[in-house]
Amino acid sequence: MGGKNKKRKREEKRGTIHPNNKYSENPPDFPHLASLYPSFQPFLQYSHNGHPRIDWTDFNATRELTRILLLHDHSLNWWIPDGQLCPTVPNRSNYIHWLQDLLSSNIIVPDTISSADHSKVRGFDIGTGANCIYPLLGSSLFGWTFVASDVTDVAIQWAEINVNSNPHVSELIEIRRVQCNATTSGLLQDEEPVLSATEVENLPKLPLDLNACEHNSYRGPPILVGVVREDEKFDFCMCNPPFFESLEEAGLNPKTACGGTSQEMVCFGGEKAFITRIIEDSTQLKHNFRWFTSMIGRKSNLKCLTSKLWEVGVTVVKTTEFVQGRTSRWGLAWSFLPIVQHKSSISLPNKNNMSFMLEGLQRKDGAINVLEGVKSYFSLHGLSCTMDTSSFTVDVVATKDDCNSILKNEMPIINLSTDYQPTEKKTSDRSNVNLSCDRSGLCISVFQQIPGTLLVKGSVQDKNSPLSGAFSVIFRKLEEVLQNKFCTRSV
Ligand SMILES: C[S@@+](CC[C@H](N)C(=O)[O-])C[C@H]1O[C@@H](n2cnc3c(N)ncnc32)[C@H](O)[C@@H]1O
Repeated sequence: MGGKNKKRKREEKRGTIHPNNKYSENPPDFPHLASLYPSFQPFLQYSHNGHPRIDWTDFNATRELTRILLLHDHSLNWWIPDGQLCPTVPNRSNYIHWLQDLLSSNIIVPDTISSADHSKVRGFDIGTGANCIYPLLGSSLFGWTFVASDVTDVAIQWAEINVNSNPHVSELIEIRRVQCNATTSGLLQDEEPVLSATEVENLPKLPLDLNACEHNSYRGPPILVGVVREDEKFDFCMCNPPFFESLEEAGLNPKTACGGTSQEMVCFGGEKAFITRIIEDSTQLKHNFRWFTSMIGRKSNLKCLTSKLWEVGVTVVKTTEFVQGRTSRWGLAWSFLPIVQHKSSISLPNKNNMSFMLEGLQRKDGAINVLEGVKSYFSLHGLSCTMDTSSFTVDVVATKDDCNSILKNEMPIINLSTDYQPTEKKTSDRSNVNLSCDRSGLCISVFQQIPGTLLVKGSVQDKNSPLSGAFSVIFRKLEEVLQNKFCTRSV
């Protein structure tokens, strides 16, 4: 018994609801709600130890709870027809609050992308569903504006009803139907063909064939490319994707009755394929969005999708865990904009000498691996590097073009799935070092601190070089890449 309690306490501690979430300190009070809303009364039950509860396997009960929470706590009128996916308000609020954290952080440079009306945050909700929950919450909590897309008639119809039932936010939300007949998933029927198969075939090709090694690549209607207009700018996109690969898989959790039709829950290749397509689309829309984000249902997909992100040259990846009760979901966010380094984690004594710490390294990752990582980072951009494993340094020479390549992220940075096996015991061949006047030499050194912690120092060797100004930005990018490769990642 004591063991069970301990286990429960451990689980409760594991993750917490977002601190700004209305329900973090005050979970819904069912008896109080039932006293205020008689329509909720029939769904109120008490467990054997007297705890008020509802039957989570009863769709009508969960829908009524969502309806009254949206009304009571957010002044939102809301309804969905039988069988449509029923969102839980505390859980969906977590995603909105995490987005607010991202937007208010100074992780990426401000104001390089913003909508016409600078005072309003503008988001794109991919697959808003009949419930339209994210735009309703985002607009009522923070006054954000939204374009909310979906592919099915019922989702579009009911999302519009839900928006129009709330005049205080209806001006802020545009419902957009995704126009396409080009689905091979067999999930869409009765859609007006708008893009022909040839037109879909002729959509811009992706810079990297991310699906080359995937047999379950996305086959379905457009997601962002073909839906977002050329001149549109958004602060973020968000998505609760169809998680499952099949209806059987979707019906595996008999303990809840959140509803959900096959169109809402299932797509060919599951969430991995769906989000991979969002990543591919994001490489073409990197100037239209400040942040791309998605919810992920399976932790195992997080690592693989994060690897894909670094392959396509994003500048930053952020992840978080959304916990509600015993359900965990993950949030994944990325951007292609230049990052702004937090002053606390990097020292800037002068711009020709910088350093940062790598903390929380795994036992298998020592100074030599990090040194290899430094070398790989610069080599992948075509820069000439010399690694000296006796002094734990990498000397780098760079032309203006090389620096530009790093600054623009033209090349993939580091493939996280690649294991760098130290091959050189000692290398000090400096024959290819050429510090001529248009080349700027950098020296990167790695120092062991305490176990699991390394100090990485960088210095400009040729201070008169006109390129020395790019050093701080390049060094920050190196820090981000090494942090992501070697350190435990968090929000
Ligand atoms: C899991 S539901 C999410 C609904 C709602 N956002 C929520 O969180 O409850 C996924 C939604 O994505 C929609 N969908 C599937 N493919 C889509 C596409 N290519 N573009 C836009 N929406 C899509 C489905 O119709 C469905 O409404």
